[in-house]
Amino acid sequence: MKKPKQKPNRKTVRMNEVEEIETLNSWIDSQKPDSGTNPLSFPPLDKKAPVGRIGESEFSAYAGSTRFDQLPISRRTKNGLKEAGFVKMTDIQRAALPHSLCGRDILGAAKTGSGKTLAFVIPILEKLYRERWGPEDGVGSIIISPTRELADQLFDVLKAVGKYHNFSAGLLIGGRKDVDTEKERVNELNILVCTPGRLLQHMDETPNFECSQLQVLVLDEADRILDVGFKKTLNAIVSQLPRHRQTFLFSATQTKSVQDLARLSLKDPEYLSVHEESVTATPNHLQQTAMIVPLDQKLDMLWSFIKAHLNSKILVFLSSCKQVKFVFEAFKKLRPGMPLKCLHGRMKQQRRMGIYSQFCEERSVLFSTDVASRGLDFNKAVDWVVQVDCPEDAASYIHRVGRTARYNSGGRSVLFLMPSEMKMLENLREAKIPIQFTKANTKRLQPVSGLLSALLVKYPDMQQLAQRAFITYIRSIHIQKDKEVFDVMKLSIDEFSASLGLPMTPKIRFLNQKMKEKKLLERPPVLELENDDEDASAIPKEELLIDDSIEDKVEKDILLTKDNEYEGKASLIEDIIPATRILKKKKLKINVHRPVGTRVVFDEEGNTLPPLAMVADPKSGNFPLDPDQKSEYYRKLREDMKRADKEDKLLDRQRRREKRVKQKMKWKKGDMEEEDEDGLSGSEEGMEHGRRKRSKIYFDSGSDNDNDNEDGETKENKTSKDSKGDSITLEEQEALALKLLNSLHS
Ligand SMILES: Nc1ncnc2c1ncn2[C@@H]1O[C@H](COP(=O)(O)OP(=O)(O)OP(=O)(O)O)[C@@H](O)[C@H]1O
Repeated sequence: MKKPKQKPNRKTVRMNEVEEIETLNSWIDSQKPDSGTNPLSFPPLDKKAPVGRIGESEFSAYAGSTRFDQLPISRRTKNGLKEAGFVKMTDIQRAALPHSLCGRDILGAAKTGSGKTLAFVIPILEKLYRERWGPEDGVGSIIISPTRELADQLFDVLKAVGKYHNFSAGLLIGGRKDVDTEKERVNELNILVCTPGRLLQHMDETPNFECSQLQVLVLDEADRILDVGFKKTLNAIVSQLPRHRQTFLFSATQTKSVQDLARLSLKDPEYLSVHEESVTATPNHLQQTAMIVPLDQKLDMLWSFIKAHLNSKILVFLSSCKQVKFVFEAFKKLRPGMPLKCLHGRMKQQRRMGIYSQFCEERSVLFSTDVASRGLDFNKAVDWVVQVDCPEDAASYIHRVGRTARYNSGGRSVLFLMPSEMKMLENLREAKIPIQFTKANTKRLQPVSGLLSALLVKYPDMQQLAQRAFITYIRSIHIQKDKEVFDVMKLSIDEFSASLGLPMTPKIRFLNQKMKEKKLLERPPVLELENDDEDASAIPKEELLIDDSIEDKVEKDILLTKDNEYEGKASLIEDIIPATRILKKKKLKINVHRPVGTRVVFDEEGNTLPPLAMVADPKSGNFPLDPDQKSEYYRKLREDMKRADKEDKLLDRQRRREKRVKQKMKWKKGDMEEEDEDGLSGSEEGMEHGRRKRSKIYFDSGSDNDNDNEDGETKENKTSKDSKGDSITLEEQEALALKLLNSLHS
């Protein structure tokens, strides 16, 4: 008979752990520079990938270690790793762990999807374990992430790997309503995974919350957190942390700025860039393509792409929340044949999380802002990353495409570039991004703008969405720093607006201003030649080029985000609630997309109907692109409109006439009754009542006649015409009214 497994004695476990901790600590001590031994090191990973100082010497005990179970770490962590399926270390883990376990600060850079998370989660657990951290010790480690979704993902990894430890950990992210519960418990937590805004909120508001014992601080996506968008928040956080601590900064695009490092008071950090010598900055299994897509064909191309990849998981990046909302809502109504989802920073937190986990599980298309561009793992299985709007720089590109081809899996990406953005291709290649350039196959393009026009007519709410998408896109291009790539003056504005299905181009004030400036600059410098007068050249030319007001405003507004969460610069501008709202009112003037001579058409609710939608091919719903066909359609449209107009007028006239006749009949009848009543009551009250009634009838009749004038008919004509069909003539009416008045006065 098999002997039942004996439960380990608690005391023995404790004793074993004490011994383990002592062994680990003495090992760590032996790694200190003044200990006389070589610093801990694994052999170089390969000749092409030196790992900072680490490859310079050999560390005998762990030389050749490639697996986690060979590391000098606790049994608890080893068990957690094993159970989560982590056996072999990745390059960045092999490079970073020896240093971090010894207590050094680290600046770690490695390609997307290469396992940076474990490179900081393991040393956190080990540090607290060796320090025998307990609930009474408070916050021992803080991991800061730029987005809520990423924080959530990091928290999951921490829970899995730290499963056998006894530390308490908490996820503190914006958008959650239970701040009060958090406040009650935050002081008992040992490890915090948080977004910067929420952490600072606790630092500011939660009584007794303090981090004076902090051992390890981690900034994941460090370059992003050190960026201008989080600057103030991060400075405020760091000012409340002890200077004596271990700090890890990780990212696929690492900062090397001395200023940044000084802000965090790093102590002689190890700079570990495991893929620095690599030929490419992106994962090896990632196939990347770029193609020219004019602005007004982007949605056609995206629609065609989705229709051609119905069995794939696709992540689509757009530049702003408004773009995401519009494309998602529009495509959802057009039903491409696979589930669609959207993710952006303006969604409620619960929904955001729900969408994120649904997208991890099922094949679908996710339209997103840059909120999904960093760190997210999506279960490794995104097939395609499609960048409909150009990223702001190479770093942003690297993070977006990094959502696919993670760890050892493959993936593909495609970038739509407008002809004016071709400089970006150069930038990407300079940043060691192996991107193929292909021509779009326009034969397979399925135009969607006609369908969108029809959609905007059917759903008036969609018009607003489209207008906002249009405006925020233009503005996002305007605020981009790299003016060599992004030039708002090169955008085909009217065509873009029409491609969203809009009947008119919304006017944008700053753009008009810019155009005026451009025209001024293009004018020959007559004034300077002809006039010596100071006044004539009162505006220096340089001044005309400066648009400080807008740039400054956007810069400031970026800092005014709600809870400082990352949305990408372009989408951050949407969080400037008061400013944009005021501006929007002024900006929404309109430019009608119509050939000269056609008229704007309104539907019954007063919404404008796009001529494009009116003439869309009834079968395909597409707008015919052939110019001959187009003018034929317009001619037909004008005729139809004229006919409809005439019919409407006739109908309206008839309706009014009937109404008048009815009223007169009523008036006549009512008058008789009133005369009787008046005669019977004879009281003041009755008289007043009668007078009021009559006045009302009198003025109603008059106003009817006024309205008739709108049809272009004179009062006289109208009255004489009406009198023919009515039971009483005008003369009779006047006589009746006179009689009534006389009877009232007498
Ligand atoms: N040693 C390992 N063995 C097996 N899988 C691993 C290992 N390390 C990490 N992974 C897996 O690789 C994937 C990417 O890891 P991780 O999210 O840490 O990458 P990253 O470098 O932080 O990426 P990004 O730069 O996009 O944030 C995850 O699915 C993770 O589970």
